[in-house]
Order: sequence, then C-alpha cells, then structure tokens
Amino acid sequence: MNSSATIPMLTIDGPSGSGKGTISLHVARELGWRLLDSGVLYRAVGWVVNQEGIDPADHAAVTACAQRTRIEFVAADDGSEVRVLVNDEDLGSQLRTEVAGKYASAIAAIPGVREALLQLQLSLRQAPGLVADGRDMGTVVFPDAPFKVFLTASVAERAARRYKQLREKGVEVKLEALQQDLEARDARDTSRAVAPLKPAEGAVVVDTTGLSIDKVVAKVLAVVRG
Ligand SMILES: Nc1ncnc2c1ncn2[C@@H]1O[C@H](COP(=O)(O)OP(=O)(O)OP(=O)(O)O)[C@@H](O)[C@H]1O
Ligand SMILES: Nc1ccn([C@H]2C[C@H](O)[C@@H](COP(=O)(O)O)O2)c(=O)n1
Repeated sequence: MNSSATIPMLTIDGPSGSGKGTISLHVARELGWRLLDSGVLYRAVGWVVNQEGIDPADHAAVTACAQRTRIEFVAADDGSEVRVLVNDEDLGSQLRTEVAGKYASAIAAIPGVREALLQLQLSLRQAPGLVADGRDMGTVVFPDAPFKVFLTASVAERAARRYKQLREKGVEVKLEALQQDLEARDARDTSRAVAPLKPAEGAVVVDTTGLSIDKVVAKVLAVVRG
C-alpha cells in the first residue's frame, strides 16, 4: 500500500450541474480538507488544444499536448479561491465557460490524456484529507477512497441551475439550448470507453433534485461522519 492510501478522502462524482463543485467546496471547508476539482485539468488541456489549433480528433497530438501542458494549483495568501495556472498563465474564468466544458468533454475521452493527468491528481492526496470531484474519482483515480458519493439531479433541474448561474453572470443563454448541451455532454461522458461517468461501487447516490445546497451538504457530510 502506498503511504497516501491511508490519507482520508471523499470522492464526489456526477454529471454536469449536479452540484459537485459547490458541494465539494462546502464539504471540504467543513472538514478542513483539501479540494481537487479534476474537471479543471481537462478544461485546461481542452483550452490549450483549442488555442494551439490542434484537431481534437488527432489523439496523438492531443495526448502530446496534455503531456506538455503544465498545470499548477496556487493557493491565495488569504486562503481564498485556489488559482489555476496553465503554462504559467492564470486563465481565470475562461476555463469555466460552456465552450471550455465542451472541449474538455471531447478530449477527456482520449486514454492518453487521462493517463497524462493521472499522476498530478494522485499527488494531491495529502493530509489532512482530500475531497475530489469529477467523473471518475471513485471508479478509477481513487478506487480505494473510504467515502464515495455520486451526485445526480434531473437534467431539467441541472439546466435550470446552469441557466440561473449564467444569467447572474450576465451571460445571454437559452434554457432549451443549455439542456440540449447538457444531454450531449452526459451522453459523451457516460458512453466513452475509458473511465465513463458512473457511480463507483459502494458510492452513496444522492439525488439532489429539489434539495437545497444546505441539505445536500448535510447528506454528504453524514456519509463521512456517519
Ligand atoms: N442543490 C442545489 N440546489 C440548487 N442549486 C444548486 C444546487 N447545487 C448546486 N447548485 C447550483 O447549480 C450550479 C451548478 O453547480 P456546480 O457548478 O457546483 O455543478 P457541477 O456539478 O460542479 O458542474 P460541472 O461539472 O459542469 O462543473 C451553481 O450555480 C450552483 O450554485
Ligand atoms: N474526472 C473528470 C473530470 C472531468 N472530466 C471531463 C468531462 C467533463 O464534461 C469535462 C468538464 O468537467 P467539469 O469541469 O464540468 O466537471 O471534463 C472527466 O472526464 N473526468
């Protein structure tokens, strides 16, 4: 057993808009554990692929891009949000756009990309504990995690949440288009051959449809605290 395997951790997997990022942040703060948003790694590679004009269908070129892309998490001095540096550049909210999410989902289906990002994810399992959110945290990256959750919600509710979130940021979007995009992303993420989105064995499935953020946080904390 490697030494990091004894460090406590919670994996939170689920489809886009199920609330993984939000719930992971609250739960990590409550437990005093570190946080890994694994989606940001795929978003970073997708962003560089797009910037460099690489064809996402060229698996060898995308894999080489993932291998040479430097991704760093930098904690702010005041303890606020962690910044992500991609090849030394702080991309800020550019990584969070719907387009970046689509690119991420496309290149995430390439086995070489997943392999290139694995070691960095494993290295973040550090004391006092880790909350890791993504699609394959409990199934592939941290299969030995003692606590596993799979968050879900109806696609209509997830689309409505995303719609509200984007409108609050001043982004003009159509609810129907958002729902279609979510359905397409779900289909890609669940049907790919490598590390498809699915509940890990032993994961507690939490359907968050109609549940407030506080209620979901309480349910997830109960998984860890018993
Ligand atoms: N239980 C909930 N009830 C209402 N709104 C929620 C709930 N959980 C999350 N939200 C809101 O839904 C939006 C999407 O949540 P979040 O970004 O955490 O989802 P996600 O699963 O991490 O998505 P992605 O995989 O695309 O990053 C946010 O605006 C968040 O505040
Ligand atoms: N562990 C992960 C995390 C993310 N991805 C891919 C699939 C998602 O559609 C895309 C963006 O993720 P998000 O930031 O929206 O959580 O990245 C993955 O394959 N595995």
